[in-house]
Amino acid sequence: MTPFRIGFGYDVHQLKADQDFWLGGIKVPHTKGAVGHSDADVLIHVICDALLGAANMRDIGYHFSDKDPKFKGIDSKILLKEVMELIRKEGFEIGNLDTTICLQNPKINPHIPAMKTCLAEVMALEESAISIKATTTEWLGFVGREEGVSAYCAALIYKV
Ligand SMILES: Nc1ccn([C@@H]2O[C@H](COP(=O)(O)O)[C@@H](O)[C@H]2O)c(=O)n1
Ligand SMILES: C[C@@]1(CO)OP(=O)(O)OP(=O)(O)OC[C@H]1O
Repeated sequence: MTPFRIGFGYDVHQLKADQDFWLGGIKVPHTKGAVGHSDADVLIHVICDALLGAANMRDIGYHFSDKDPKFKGIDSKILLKEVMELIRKEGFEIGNLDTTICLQNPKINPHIPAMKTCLAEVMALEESAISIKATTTEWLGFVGREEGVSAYCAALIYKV
């Protein structure tokens, strides 16, 4: 069997006024924030799903149920750290991650270096292994109407 495995993650969270906006492990200044059972960090959630999918270990909701009060308002960095432990326990290491955040406003580019530094530390990974990109949807759909934020992640992992 090939030592390389790929995974893919997709997630959506609603945006509401006067909420903290956690994205990529940092608080992004904005008039709206993402809502969910956890801190609703959509970028971290897709990274978790892509890694779990690559390892064929189900998904984020399977390991951390949105019905469990233990995870209410939880910092998603804690969940990501646990996912890293789960996949490393199975003998996997990360090759690279490539992510895209779909968000009409605000501009994310200025925040990407801080997100990479934060995620690299949480995952004990080199920043060069983490790519973060952003796109608007040109005012179309729920992202364009600023009702929500979505994200995608592709992950390459390998057996060490
Ligand atoms: N929330 C966002 C969205 C986009 N960007 C950056 O702007 C570029 C142009 O966006 P389009 O949706 O018009 O393609 C995009 O390539 C990103 O570099 C951003 O920083 N934050
Ligand atoms: C992270 C969890 C758990 O708190 O909650 P949410 O913040 O709702 O996120 P989602 O991506 O919808 O699903 C995973 C959940 O189990």
